[in-house]
Amino acid sequence: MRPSLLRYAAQALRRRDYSSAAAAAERKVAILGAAGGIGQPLALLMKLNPLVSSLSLYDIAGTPGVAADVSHINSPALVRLHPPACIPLLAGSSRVKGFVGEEQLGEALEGSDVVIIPAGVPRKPGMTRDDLFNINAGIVKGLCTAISKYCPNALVNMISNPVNSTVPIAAEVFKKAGTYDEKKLFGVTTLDVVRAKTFYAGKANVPVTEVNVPVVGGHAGITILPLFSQATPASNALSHEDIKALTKRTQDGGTEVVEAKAGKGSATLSMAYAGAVFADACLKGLNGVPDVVECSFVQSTVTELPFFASKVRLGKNGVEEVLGLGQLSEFEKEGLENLKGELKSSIEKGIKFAHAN
Ligand SMILES: NC(=O)C1=CN([C@@H]2O[C@H](COP(=O)(O)OP(=O)(O)OC[C@H]3O[C@@H](n4cnc5c(N)ncnc54)[C@H](O)[C@@H]3O)[C@@H](O)[C@H]2O)C=CC1
Ligand SMILES: O=C([O-])CC(=O)C(=O)O
Repeated sequence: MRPSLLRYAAQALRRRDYSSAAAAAERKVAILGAAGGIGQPLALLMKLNPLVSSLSLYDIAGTPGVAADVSHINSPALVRLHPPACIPLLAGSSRVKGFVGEEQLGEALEGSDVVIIPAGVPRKPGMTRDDLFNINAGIVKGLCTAISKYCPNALVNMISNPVNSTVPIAAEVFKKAGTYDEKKLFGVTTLDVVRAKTFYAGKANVPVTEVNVPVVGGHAGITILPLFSQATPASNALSHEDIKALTKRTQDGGTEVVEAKAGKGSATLSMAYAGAVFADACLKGLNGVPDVVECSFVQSTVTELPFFASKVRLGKNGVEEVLGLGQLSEFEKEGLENLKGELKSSIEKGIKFAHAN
């Protein structure tokens, strides 16, 4: 039977995707915490990304199943596995490599261009992100120590909360190891942007795919500051009360999901999407695609705080340029002043932890 036109077109598209991926540089992505609520769908999305030629999935448990599952997808990324128990599951697959020996984390990381970290515990109702500090700070510190040893040049995408503290922890770990490059460390705040876009599109009644909203500050409560005055397409249908409500909903977006999940964790699917969008932007920057701009929590001089989320231009070395805040409304100026105290103390808490431990 002759293939239908539709199937023919799909095959042609697939061939084009594969050839353009082959033309790009070989890129290895590692996900640490890959068997978790975020890690699994993120592994799926990164396996589908044609810019990824090798995908390394690391966790303290559960990775064999995830890696076996994801590795069967007929996309070019090659899945690397940890721990080694997964090897027999995948014997016979020429696209998959396993890890053996005591230093599997090292092998998972070696040669990585981008390391995404969604490892650590999520919130339950009634908790703040800062309540995760005691457990997640140590996890992040350990993983960053390994990164500084095995792939010191990788771009690090920090998802683990509290991002306002885990990013400063990572910076201090890298400084101590002599591998810190401020251009290569990113707190992933893309989910705040994703939410701001969705909520704005709904309220302003504009097509969501066309919406852009910068979100600056940090990634917890009032430190999340969406700049709806700069949203595009602009809308004059929104009142000040609407903007206040959209701001609050964006700031409370994580809590909205935590409460809806009622004890079963926090945002995973939307976070995996956001994490995949940000990692894709990092890969495009590395590959020399011009004008790749995303918001991220990075080392910054945009304010007096040492780390701050704002628009960042991504390039071959990571951060090419940290962009300024642009014109703010009076409401946003007030929000900016109000967030500084909390953000400063979260940053200092991270730095203090890294020095003391
Ligand atoms: N930046 C952001 O916008 C967001 C951040 N998060 C944060 O992401 C983190 C993960 O969330 P979920 O995936 O929902 O949690 P989860 O509990 O479902 O998964 C976490 C995974 O990390 C693994 N893990 C723990 N210690 C590890 C270690 N030392 N090395 C490697 N893996 C380790 C666990 O085994 C587990 O598989 C949480 O801290 C959460 O607060 C969640 C949503 C949005
Ligand atoms: O709210 C949480 O704990 C997880 C998170 O960071 C988010 O969904 O923005």
